Amino acid sequence: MQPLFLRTTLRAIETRALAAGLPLMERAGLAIAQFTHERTDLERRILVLAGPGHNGGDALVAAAELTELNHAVDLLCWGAETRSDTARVAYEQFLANGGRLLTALPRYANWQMAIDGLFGIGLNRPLQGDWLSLIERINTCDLPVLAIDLPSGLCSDTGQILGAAIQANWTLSFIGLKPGLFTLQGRDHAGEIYLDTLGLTSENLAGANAQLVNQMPATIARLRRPRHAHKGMFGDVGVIGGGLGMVGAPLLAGRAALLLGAGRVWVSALAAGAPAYDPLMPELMFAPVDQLLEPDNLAALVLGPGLGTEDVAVEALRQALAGAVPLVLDADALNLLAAHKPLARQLTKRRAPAILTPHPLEAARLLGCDTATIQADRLQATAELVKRYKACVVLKGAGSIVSDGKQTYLNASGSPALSSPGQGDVLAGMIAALLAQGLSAIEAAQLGVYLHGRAGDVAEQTGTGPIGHTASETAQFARRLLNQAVLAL
Ligand SMILES: NC(=O)C1=CN([C@@H]2O[C@H](COP(=O)(O)OP(=O)(O)OC[C@H]3O[C@@H](n4cnc5c(N)ncnc54)[C@H](OP(=O)(O)O)[C@@H]3O)[C@@H](O)[C@H]2O)[C@@H](O)CC1
Ligand SMILES: Nc1ncnc2c1ncn2[C@@H]1O[C@H](COP(=O)(O)OP(=O)(O)O)[C@@H](O)[C@H]1O
Ligand SMILES: [K+]
Repeated sequence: MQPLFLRTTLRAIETRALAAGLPLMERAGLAIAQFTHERTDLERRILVLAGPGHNGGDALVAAAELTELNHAVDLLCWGAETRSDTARVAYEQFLANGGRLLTALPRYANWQMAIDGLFGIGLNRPLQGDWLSLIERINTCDLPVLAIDLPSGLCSDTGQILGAAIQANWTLSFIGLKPGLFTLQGRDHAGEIYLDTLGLTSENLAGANAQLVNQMPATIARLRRPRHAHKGMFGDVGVIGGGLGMVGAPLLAGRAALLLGAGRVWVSALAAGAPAYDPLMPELMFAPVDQLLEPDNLAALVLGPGLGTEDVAVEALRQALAGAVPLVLDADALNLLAAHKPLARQLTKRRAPAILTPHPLEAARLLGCDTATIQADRLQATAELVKRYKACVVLKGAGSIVSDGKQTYLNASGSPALSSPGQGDVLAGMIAALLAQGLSAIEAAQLGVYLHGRAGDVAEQTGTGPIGHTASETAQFARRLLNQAVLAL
């Protein structure tokens, strides 16, 4: 895991480091120059774009250093009024070394690489006019681009594109990683991400706002099985859902729960005449909804996949909330919570764990806003959901966020292979299986989301994705990944 920092936290860290006399801009510029030098030759020119703030200052130091290393460099440098001393000195040195100053991008050019130092964490409004055109031009030039700190135009905290954003091949980020690099549009713009802390130690970097989950969580150690194992040790999972026309949804969740190691799994589909047998996974058991809602019968209960919003669904949710079984609430269970205040109140008063797994539209319903507002600040929206519903929350989508208010994780695994129907049902079943095997709500949500995402990554690497990968396959891939990781401990 790696710490993630919001802009305000980074500013505070920077201020302390500068007060202690650390030459941050020099170090950043030299790191950029070194990174570029290792990937270029001296034959062809390099383009450096420097914006009005310190991000531009880093770019100027890099430009000067590249000329020191005998590179031929073109510099486009707009809005230099607010330059620091370090940046001014670098600029003079750049010109003295024979660097070429551009006032606009020439129509034809033959650069081997561009360095994007237009805007970093100081971007504070949507880009317009010449800035917008410049970024759009760069993105159509088919040039390898290195972004300084983050791709210009990307919001550091949220991953939103403010007007337009540089499409980078690499991002060399400084001091700490930013959430915006990993959620929403961040992954599509940042390319390969590198971090240089500029010499700051972990003591200087206290106060992270979230943790990036980019490797298998250590909690898998708790899933190791003793030789004397029997199925009664791994918890019973129930799945309630499957209204008319949606009977497949709880089957997907139930199968995923079995594949992820739940001791036994019962499914209850509400639709009249729903089959009470799964020919593809006969290990699943079926029971009437009342039986699954009896107190203390289960170690975890998934409620929601294909549930519908009929009275019988409302009653099932009411009873589940009244009980003490750890819950995973997905899909229509979330829509019901949004629509029925008494159910939401019941959830906030509940003492046993509950995990809500909304996608952005469900999250919008839960918060009474629109999807764009959720996506505009996914970390903030998750925090609001946790506060309002007093539950552990997984806000799904590229860069899923998992939080219980005390700990907040941003998941780095995942791929467009997962943009296919039923993936949410599978995720809910996986999380329930992990709950049933003894992980806490936040642990089960964090590990389930990571494994689900990794399964999508593997699908992409092995050719069942990104196109046409199915949710059933995701559960199979996740099982393999979990076993490989547990056996390698
Ligand atoms: N502090 C340090 O020593 C270190 C900082 N470091 C580096 O500095 C970066 C942060 O620097 P920064 O704070 O100067 O912000 P930056 O991203 O350059 O942009 C601010 C400028 O952009 C302008 N502006 C904003 N939005 C705009 C828009 N839409 N359209 C047009 N203009 C807009 C804004 O103008 P204003 O809002 O005042 O009008 C201001 O002039 C950081 O990402 C890292 O690379 C590291 O090297 C470590 C050491
Ligand atoms: N592009 C993507 N990158 C990463 N994860 C994704 C992507 N698209 C979908 N997912 C994941 O797939 C799952 C989709 O869930 P959901 O939208 O509830 O699907 P469904 O309603 O079809 O079951 C979520 O866990 C989500 O985070
Ligand atoms: K940048």
